[in-house]
Amino acid sequence: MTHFRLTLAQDNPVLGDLDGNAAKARAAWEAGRAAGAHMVCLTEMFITGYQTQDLILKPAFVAAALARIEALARDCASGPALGIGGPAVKEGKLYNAFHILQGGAVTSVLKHELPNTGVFDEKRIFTPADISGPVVVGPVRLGVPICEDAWHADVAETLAETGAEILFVPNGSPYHRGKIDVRMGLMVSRVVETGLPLVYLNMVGGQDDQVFDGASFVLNPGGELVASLPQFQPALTHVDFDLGAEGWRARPQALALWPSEHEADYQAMVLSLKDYCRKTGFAKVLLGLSGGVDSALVAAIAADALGPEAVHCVMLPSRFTSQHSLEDASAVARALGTRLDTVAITGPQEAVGEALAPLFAGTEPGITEENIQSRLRGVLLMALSNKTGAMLLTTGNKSEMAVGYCTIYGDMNGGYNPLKDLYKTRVFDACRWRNQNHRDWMAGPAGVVIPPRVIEKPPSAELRENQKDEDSLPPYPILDAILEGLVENELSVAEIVAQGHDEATVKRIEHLLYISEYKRFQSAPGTKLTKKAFWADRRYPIANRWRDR
Ligand SMILES: Nc1ncnc2c1ncn2[C@@H]1O[C@H](COP(=O)(O)OP(=O)(O)OC[C@H]2O[C@@H]([n+]3cccc(C(=O)O)c3)[C@H](O)[C@@H]2O)[C@@H](O)[C@H]1O
Ligand SMILES: Nc1ncnc2c1ncn2[C@@H]1O[C@H](COP(=O)(O)OP(=O)(O)OP(=O)(O)O)[C@@H](O)[C@H]1O
Ligand SMILES: NC(=O)CC[C@H](N)C(=O)O
Repeated sequence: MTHFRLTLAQDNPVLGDLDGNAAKARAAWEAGRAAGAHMVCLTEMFITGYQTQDLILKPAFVAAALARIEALARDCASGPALGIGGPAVKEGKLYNAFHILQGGAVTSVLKHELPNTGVFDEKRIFTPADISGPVVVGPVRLGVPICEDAWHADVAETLAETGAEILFVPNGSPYHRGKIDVRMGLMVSRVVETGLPLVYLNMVGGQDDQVFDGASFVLNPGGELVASLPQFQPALTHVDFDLGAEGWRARPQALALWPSEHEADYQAMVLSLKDYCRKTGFAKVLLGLSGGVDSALVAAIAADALGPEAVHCVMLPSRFTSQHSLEDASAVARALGTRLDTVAITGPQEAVGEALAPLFAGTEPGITEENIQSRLRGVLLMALSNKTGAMLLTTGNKSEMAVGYCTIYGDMNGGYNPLKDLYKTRVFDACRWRNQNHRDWMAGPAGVVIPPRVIEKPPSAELRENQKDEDSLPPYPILDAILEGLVENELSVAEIVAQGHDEATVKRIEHLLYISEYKRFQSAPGTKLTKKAFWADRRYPIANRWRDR
């Protein structure tokens, strides 16, 4: 029986590291050659890393990437074909391409449907190409829709009509909650429409705010799932196809299990932080550990990403810091095995008060004095970052980031924020999930790493006597439901009120959301977990008088 062996490399490129990415491609090709493969495939724009954004508009970068493709074609001339994503330039126009290297020659398939929603802006940087025809590789005519190409019916249909026998889809598809189901639904449609087997190969790894989650798979005609690769981890597998009377069919193999929603979110936060640090050159991080739930969760994520020895926690008490906060911060650091230091801010706070006393004479203490505490913590933590080379993590969850319940140049200081797209109600869920579960990809210890009291006590910023978040904000389940309406679903105030919410509260939250755009504009990047993460998915004006009346 005629047979075709395809090696799939679900790997983690580093953006801009052309030599490193070429070496990864070469290693995958060698693994495929050793296994007797006809072809070895990597993902969309693998040679450059993804997404390149405007870096790809620099001709020297494109030329350097193309030189690596040509070198790979020469080096891999005898043995399996190598399929690798990268840029292409034709008649002065720039394309998103998938290069097929065989016998020293390069055949380039060009992307037709350029994604331009959510985090994507490809129409800005690439030219949309006419649909490329199938490419002959060994015994197979391979059709290659590139990522977004497979989200629409036209490319796969044309490929089937022009003789493609197997569809291979190289992807750079970033994670959001529930995305696997979206991809699976679309790819099943392509398989049903064309009657062809389909291979979906996605990249893995963190790139700034986005996490590419792998979870590659293979479908046979009819939509049967015959192979799947793990989510969030690099993997390499060989898929065997046999040619029968009805065409090519992939041989079923053991399926990787994909994690539940809570696990996937947690793993996305861990991987994005780990790759952000690795790819920007940080081996260590530090954070202010308050005894509250947000910084406890960030400490756990950091310990799982980098190992507890690479995480430095600092408690910075003021006169409003409670005994239970001191105890809880210390319990979290002990359970995680991280270093904890204590640096009191009472002295610096008095010094700032004295310095400003002549100018503040006759005014009442208020938000200004509260924010000074947060800013002093920011100053001290950044001093530790400068001195030790550890990057500061900031801890504001999506609920706080949405309404501006955070101090700019204070607790917003920091280089990365794993919680940026996680609503507060989900922060509690994530802590409970981590306490109950341990996986081999976690570098932190197993067991209860966030003591129940940290999760159960009422959230407080402790910037004044007996302060509680609920003095300023609605209870988090209500706040988050209103925010989901405003942010995720772009609902009107009336529609949210019709869901049973108080009108004055919805209007207040809408106002807070709009007036804190400037804070988010100046905020650290953080892990994208939803379809509407603040930054690239949701781009709102800062100066904005619109209110939904
Ligand atoms: N559109 C705009 N463009 C540029 N700047 C703008 C601006 N609007 C205000 N500003 C400036 O921003 C300043 C106000 O912002 P900011 O200084 O941050 O202060 P603000 O937002 O007034 O207060 C911070 C709030 O966050 C709470 N907080 C702080 C720390 C931690 C937590 C927590 O639990 O996580 C909560 C705190 O209790 C307080 O309610 C103003 O002084 C103004 O100059
Ligand atoms: N006493 C403190 N010691 C160290 N860091 C602190 C302290 N208070 C606040 N921070 C830092 O500032 C961030 C914002 O904290 P704050 O306690 O004001 O609100 P929060 O959003 O409830 O966070 P958390 O749940 O971590 O307390 C904290 O996550 C922490 O990183
Ligand atoms: N790189 C792409 O073309 C990605 C497009 C597609 N919408 C996705 O998110 O998977």
